[in-house]
Amino acid sequence: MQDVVALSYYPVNLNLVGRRCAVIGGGAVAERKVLALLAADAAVTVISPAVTDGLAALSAAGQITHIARPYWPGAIENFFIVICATDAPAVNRQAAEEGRAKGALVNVADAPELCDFTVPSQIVRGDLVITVSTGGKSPALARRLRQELEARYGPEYGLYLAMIGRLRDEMKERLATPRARECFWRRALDDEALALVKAGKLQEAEEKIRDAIGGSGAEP
Ligand SMILES: C[C@@]1(CC(=O)O)C2=NC(=C\c3[nH]c(c(CCC(=O)O)c3CC(=O)O)Cc3[nH]c(c(CC(=O)O)c3CCC(=O)O)/C=C3\N/C(=C\2)[C@@H](CCC(=O)O)[C@]3(C)CC(=O)O)/[C@H]1CCC(=O)O
Ligand SMILES: NC(=O)c1ccc[n+]([C@@H]2O[C@H](COP(=O)([O-])OP(=O)(O)OC[C@H]3O[C@@H](n4cnc5c(N)ncnc54)[C@H](O)[C@@H]3O)[C@@H](O)[C@H]2O)c1
Repeated sequence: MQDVVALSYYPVNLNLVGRRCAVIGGGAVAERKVLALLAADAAVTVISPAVTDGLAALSAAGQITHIARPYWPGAIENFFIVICATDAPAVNRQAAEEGRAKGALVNVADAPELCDFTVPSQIVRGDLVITVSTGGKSPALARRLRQELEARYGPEYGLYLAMIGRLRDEMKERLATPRARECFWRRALDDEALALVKAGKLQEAEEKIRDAIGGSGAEP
């Protein structure tokens, strides 16, 4: 039997709101990384002589800054994240080196071994984010699993989570102890409430969740 390989990356959720992020290169891969950065409200600068139509449109709309020239040593100043995604491996390495020397977290699209972090495949349902990583072994498998998870965890999960979040605040007031709240949430999160959300019956779903309070031991 083979040993289980140790996890080599530490998963985190970065708050990138307003943080300066650079993407070197302007092809399809760069565009995918830029869209994920924008979804996280990062301040994105793309450095590339040519860009995809999608990136050009984002630049025209003022959503990213596009510096239309090849990477040059000294290009990386005050960036929190640097993603190197040109089709020139030597350029990617040089930009990665500069980024790291200047204290940025670096991702290199063609060299996992040079990455401070990798980008997982992701499914976003409101505040619910499900990610898949393969330790760089097979992004195609990550994509495949993402597609399966997308079918399994539909948009109703975003609504469901928003409702649970609201009720959680309410229950912090109504249930006095952490133990009572724990008991409540173990009972409350059943498939019935989710099915009601999926059917658009939000009020009923909320009532169904509230019903669990009877068994929490904290209120009559
Ligand atoms: C998840 C996703 C996120 C995203 O990019 O947003 C992502 N790659 C995606 C797709 C994808 N990438 C590639 C294919 C072609 C099939 C194949 O090669 O498998 C496909 C599939 C497709 O496009 O169909 C090729 C590829 N990728 C890397 C290399 C370099 C190398 O391995 O040496 C090469 C070879 C290039 C070549 O051969 O020249 C490297 C990385 N790609 C990663 C992430 C990181 C590891 C994540 C993990 O641990 O799984 C890592 C290490 C660095 C990074 O980029 O962060 C996104 C799925 C989005 C989605 O659809 O959900
Ligand atoms: N990590 C991933 O998810 C992933 C997936 C597929 C491919 N790749 C790798 O990513 C790289 C980019 O793939 P792509 O399909 O976007 O390539 P692409 O050919 O579509 O785009 C390359 C981009 O790099 C720009 N560029 C070239 N030289 C530059 C320089 N000196 N400075 C700045 N920009 C420069 C080009 O103008 C172009 O916009 C390839 O090396 C590929 O092997 C990574």
